[in-house]
Amino acid sequence: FSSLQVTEEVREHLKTPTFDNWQWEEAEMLVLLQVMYTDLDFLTAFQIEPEALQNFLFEVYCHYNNIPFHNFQHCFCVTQMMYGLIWLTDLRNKLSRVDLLIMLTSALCHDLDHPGYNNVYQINAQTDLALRYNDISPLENHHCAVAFGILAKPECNILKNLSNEQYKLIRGGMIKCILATDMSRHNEILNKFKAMQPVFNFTNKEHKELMKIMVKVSDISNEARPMEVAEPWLDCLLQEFFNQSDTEKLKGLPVTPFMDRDKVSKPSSQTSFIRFVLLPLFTELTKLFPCLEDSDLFYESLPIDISEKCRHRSEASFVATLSSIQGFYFTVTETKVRVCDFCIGYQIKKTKQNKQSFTLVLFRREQIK
Ligand SMILES: Nc1nc2c(ncn2[C@@H]2O[C@H](COP(=O)(O)O)[C@@H](O)[C@H]2O)c(=O)[nH]1
Ligand SMILES: [Zn+2]
Repeated sequence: FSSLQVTEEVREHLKTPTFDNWQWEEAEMLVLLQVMYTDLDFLTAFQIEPEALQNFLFEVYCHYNNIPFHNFQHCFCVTQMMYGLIWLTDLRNKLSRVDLLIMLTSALCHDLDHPGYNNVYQINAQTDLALRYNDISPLENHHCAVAFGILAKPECNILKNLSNEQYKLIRGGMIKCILATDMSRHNEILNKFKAMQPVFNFTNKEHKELMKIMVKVSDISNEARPMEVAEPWLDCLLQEFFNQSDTEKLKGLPVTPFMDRDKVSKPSSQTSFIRFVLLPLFTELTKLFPCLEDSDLFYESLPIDISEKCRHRSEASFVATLSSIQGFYFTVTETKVRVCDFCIGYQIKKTKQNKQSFTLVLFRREQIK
């Protein structure tokens, strides 16, 4: 299976946020990654030899660990979302090829050699990584160092035909983008981006902040994917979370609350994450790229609490909730967007009034067989 054998239909589907990673073997994903580099013209623009690209991608694959969430499939999904966003937002005509290469390669490398335990654990357990990086984003520093270790191998060096200046730009950009995936810096990075929104200019250095935001959005975008893609990812994430909290309990370390199997459920975990982390990021990006509103990517949760309460919401309150939001027209579609153990979510299609536009997700109680 080579990149030449990938059909036009798959190539097009690969550009969309609805791409389903679960349908593909890892060997096939390696080929699809080659397609992304090829179809963004990186091979010609940077004189990347196909063999060097294959070696590089294979080494990247080998440096992801066999763990529930932060594995090669996560690497593929994040890179594919980045690729999809580049096409959706027409970034090929807004940013330079160097910037696009930085973003795609950062996405690819952003979790290299992730051990399955987060920074808080690294620091509390005083692991080698925490010691090496003085408790400062130990994981992200490590992912980045591993990436440049791979690129330092001559047979994997996809940057070898670039000028020193270009190499420096790419190295600097990748370091910034990968370090930006440390979620403890989420608000800092989002607020900086928000502050430059009203006068955002693609041609000055502000666009560097956008590059970080694009990598961050891609990194945490599982919930923006179709339900059948997102749901297994949540199981993987919780498996890794619970594994960490079990180890913390065993070693007498502080237990990370959002990873504690005794405290966390699927709805409780996702409600706050979607509401307070994912949506604010998507909302800012949509301001810059209004076209994203019409994509399958973005949806807005109701301005009510959809957390554990959704268990008790009945058909009647479903209707009541709808009519209680003044000033908007709703069309309930049959698009199921989310399932917890008790409820099915239906997408409420976008409605325009007073030039405002929303897409909502409403949860309705429905027994799942
Ligand atoms: N509760 C949820 N947390 C999520 C989800 N997707 C991502 N995350 C968190 O963000 C970081 C992302 O950074 P990474 O570079 O480590 O991948 C991840 O570790 C989770 O903590 C989600 O859907 N729900
Ligand atoms: Zn990640």
